[in-house]
Amino acid sequence: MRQGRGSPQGKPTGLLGGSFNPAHGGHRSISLFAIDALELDELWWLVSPGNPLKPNKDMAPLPARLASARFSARRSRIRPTAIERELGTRYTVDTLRRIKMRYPKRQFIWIMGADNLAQFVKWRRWRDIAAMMPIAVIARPGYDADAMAGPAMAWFRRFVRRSDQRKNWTKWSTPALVYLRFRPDPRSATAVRSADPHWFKRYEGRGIRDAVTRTLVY
Ligand SMILES: Nc1ncnc2c1ncn2[C@@H]1O[C@H](COP(=O)(O)OP(=O)(O)OP(=O)(O)O)[C@@H](O)[C@H]1O
Ligand SMILES: O=C(O)c1ccc[n+]([C@@H]2O[C@H](COP(=O)([O-])O)[C@@H](O)[C@H]2O)c1
Repeated sequence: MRQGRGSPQGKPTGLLGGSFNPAHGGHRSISLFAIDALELDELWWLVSPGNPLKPNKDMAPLPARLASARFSARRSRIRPTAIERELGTRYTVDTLRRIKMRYPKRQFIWIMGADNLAQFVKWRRWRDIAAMMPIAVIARPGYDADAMAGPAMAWFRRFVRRSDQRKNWTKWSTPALVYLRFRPDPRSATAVRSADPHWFKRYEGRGIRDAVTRTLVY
């Protein structure tokens, strides 16, 4: 049965963290698929002030990245946020702990592409992240073999759930990981930047405003 709005377990909510430098059609399409596949009430995009593992070089200002996210998320259940800026967090483990405390009426699942699973053991306290909420990994062309053979997956293997059970994720104990294979989407922000290095100029003059509180406080 659909864990709909106002269910006793809390509104099922996806969290997709990213640089969104810029947001692109791949983000939108995997998010729409995930909303459907996991029966999410909403999927929040956490536009990062700065991925701790990525150089700041070539990183557009947060307001421009957030504005690109708002454009890509239009007319959907995707909610772009700059919540890490508001919370003052940079590491995902800290962000997720704060979000869970702040939104007790929601139930969360962390969503990331296969490229991030391949690197997950480099993240700060990654096992604590896995203990905090289920994780859905979205297959991504060019990254799945490394992700499946990598050290994170070696640890997660005993916690892997079958994808045909995905709609039950709100009942899973953690750690739990489900690998979702949607239509493979080769789009990337790297490709957008190389085709249009000045993409952020379209969004110049945008502020962060109250992006988080306006969209996320219910
Ligand atoms: N085409 C895609 N298929 C699957 N996952 C994706 C895709 N594009 C982005 N993601 C996932 O979305 C999240 C945010 O991605 P991010 O903002 O880094 O975009 P990106 O295209 O990976 O950027 P870059 O090319 O600069 O590394 C990450 O978890 C990433 O794995
Ligand atoms: O917490 C960490 O150590 C950590 C290390 C690398 C990446 N992350 C998060 O992973 C998400 C995806 O980042 P990116 O740049 O690949 O889009 C984003 O929310 C980052 O803050 C988090």
